[in-house]
Amino acid sequence: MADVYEQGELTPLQRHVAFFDRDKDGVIYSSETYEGFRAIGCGVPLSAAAAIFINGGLGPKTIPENEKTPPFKLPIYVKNIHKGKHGSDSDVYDAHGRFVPEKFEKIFKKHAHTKPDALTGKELQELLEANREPKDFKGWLGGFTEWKVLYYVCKDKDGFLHKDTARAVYDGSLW
Ligand code: HEM
Repeated sequence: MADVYEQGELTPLQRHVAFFDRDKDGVIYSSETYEGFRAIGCGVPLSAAAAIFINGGLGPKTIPENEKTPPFKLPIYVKNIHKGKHGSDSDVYDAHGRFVPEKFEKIFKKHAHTKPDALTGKELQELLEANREPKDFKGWLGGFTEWKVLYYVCKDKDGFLHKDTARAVYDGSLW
């Protein structure tokens, strides 16, 4: 068991990713991201793409100084996951990976037009567009992927993404 799990409470963002640290050694290798996506029911192509893009994109930002790691395994360090934050997000996680309730409520106040506690696919698109910072193409892609995958995996049969589900993603209890 890695230090990060033994040194007090995890931040909500650390809890968000801990499920994917399959062996709880504090490092999420691309093979573990792949396994985690498969475990929540995603198919082979999406799981493989997630493993390459999430670990390839996020991993380098999280590697501690002087740490020697096999780069081809694309490690993500759970203790530094807050460094993986990108622009054009909802700011529900702050710079330390803590949960900011007001920002979370704002998502639904501003964009949940059809039902107060859920988002349709169109409303989700509106959220993504509202979050976009100019020319932040990496951030756009990050936000797009996170929210679209969530919608794809968790929407109900009528196409609604429920507030409780989104809340559970942020606190890491959904999986
Ligand atoms: C099916 C799997 C996953 C889904 C559906 C998902 C979804 C989300 C959502 C909706 C957000 C909030 C974005 C915002 O506030 O605008 C988020 C944030 C984040 N996720 Fe995930 N995520 C998944 C897996 C992962 C994995 C495997 C990692 C890395 C190991 C990861 C790292 C992050 C990070 C670093 C953030 C913070 C981004 C920011 O606030 O700028 N996620 N994710």
